[in-house]
Amino acid sequence: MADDRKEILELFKDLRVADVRDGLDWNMLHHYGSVHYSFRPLFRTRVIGIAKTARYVPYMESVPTMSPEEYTKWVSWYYKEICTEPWQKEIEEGDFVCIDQSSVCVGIIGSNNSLNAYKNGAVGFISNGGPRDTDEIILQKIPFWSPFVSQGMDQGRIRYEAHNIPVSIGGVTIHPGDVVVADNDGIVVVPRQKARDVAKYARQEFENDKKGRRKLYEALGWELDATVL
Ligand SMILES: O=C([O-])CC(=O)C(=O)O
Ligand SMILES: [Mg+2]
Repeated sequence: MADDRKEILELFKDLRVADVRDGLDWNMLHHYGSVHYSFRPLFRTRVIGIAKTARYVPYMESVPTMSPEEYTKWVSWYYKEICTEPWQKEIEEGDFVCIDQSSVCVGIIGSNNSLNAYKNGAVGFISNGGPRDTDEIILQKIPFWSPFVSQGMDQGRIRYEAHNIPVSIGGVTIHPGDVVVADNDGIVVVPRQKARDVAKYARQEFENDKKGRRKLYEALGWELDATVL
């Protein structure tokens, strides 16, 4: 199958989360797609991308007692063997990284690995855990949605399980390749096989909104801006 991701992303260009929500409704998918409202962006932004999924699960072993020097070595082993990020090497331009970390409060994604994914083409992140180093993530303008922020590193807390698999985030099953639309209204996920139909009716509602508000702008004597043109 030819990869139509560029074409799909173009169909969703400029659409708002609310429009895409409507597009799902117009396809009788009222029950599906809206990630729980507790997921908020670190800063106001809008991003549309293609889901790249990964799953992490709680680490069940205990951490052996050791000296800080031994701990430094242990942490490096942990990152190499237990809490790996094999998905990083597979990031494509336009990927929206979707991390199911089993809601564990640990900062799997921080200032450093978020920037690495961004460098490789990732356009945004959603996680059911929290990011850490949020000041730098904001400074680097890396879009990130989550229900909370986390402080701790991975070791002794979480381990890598799988990637490119369906994940469950905020009450939505996200499959690799799904369309992820995110803004200040939250996140909505569109199953890839429904993407064209959803985009069509989302666009209809988007244009209706612009038309309606343009008339009101004119009645108010306001200068027209990009949101009504
Ligand atoms: O090291 C980690 O697990 C995440 C992190 O803080 C970073 O990438 O900056
Ligand atoms: Mg860090």
